[in-house]
Amino acid sequence: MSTLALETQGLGIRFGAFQAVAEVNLQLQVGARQALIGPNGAGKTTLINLLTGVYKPTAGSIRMNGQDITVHAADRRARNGLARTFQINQLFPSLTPLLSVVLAIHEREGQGATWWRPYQRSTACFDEAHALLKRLRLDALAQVPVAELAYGKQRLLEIALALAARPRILLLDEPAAGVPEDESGELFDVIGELPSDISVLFIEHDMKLVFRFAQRISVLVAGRILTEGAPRDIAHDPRVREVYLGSTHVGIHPETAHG
Ligand SMILES: Nc1ncnc2c1ncn2[C@@H]1O[C@H](COP(=O)(O)OP(=O)(O)OP(=O)(O)O)[C@@H](O)[C@H]1O
Repeated sequence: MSTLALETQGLGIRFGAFQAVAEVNLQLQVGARQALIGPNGAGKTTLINLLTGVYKPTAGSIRMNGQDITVHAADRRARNGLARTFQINQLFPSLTPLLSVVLAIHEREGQGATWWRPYQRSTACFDEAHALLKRLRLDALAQVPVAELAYGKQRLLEIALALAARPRILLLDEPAAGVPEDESGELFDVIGELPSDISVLFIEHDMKLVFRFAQRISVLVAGRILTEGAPRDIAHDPRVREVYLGSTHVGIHPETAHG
């Protein structure tokens, strides 16, 4: 039996009387490209916050690579290979992509507090930063201040920063949010090209992107998993169509869905 990258059992959280997430049994296979979809307010970001340790669950458990991490703090989960990006840009606008990634690598290496010291012993770090930027198709922009980058490139840089931690699991909270349509395809192309041993769970509202890139889809509605499966099954599920009925920005496209 293969170990799952992430697995939750009966996971839930209430904020006062409000049950934001309830009885979630989520499984992320090693190497997965899995989408978490659901209407606004369904609890998707809250679920990511539970997985990363930002929130403590009020019910259930979380396992990462077979180990129970339910009570582990966020930084411990990060050190053990869990990385995330946020819906909102977290970048320093005046830094270059190269320096941003170098700082993230130093952070991983535990040198975050002394990043300003001379870099003469950091050739490997710069080499790694360049390689990472190349993988994210940002190498030509390595020295351009972040503020001058197109928004899609900024979102790619955020993924680069998450990857600098060398995660085994990557959680992407709406990586294409705010990105013009002509750039979001490339962004997901790059996500699709990430090494196959990195397990990816992504939240995405654009169904065209979801059905193009997800191998598996979990549908969250009112804090609960409504259904989960291969894109083709999700696309034809009348309950999913019903959830999205009347929503103008969402279109289910079975013809583009993975089998
Ligand atoms: N810290 C909190 N305290 C109280 N309520 C919260 C808190 N965090 C989230 N919620 C509530 O939980 C519900 C789910 O929110 P969440 O942001 O997880 O939804 P979502 O599916 O990510 O939505 P969207 O697609 O719009 O980003 C919302 O009703 C939200 O107001």
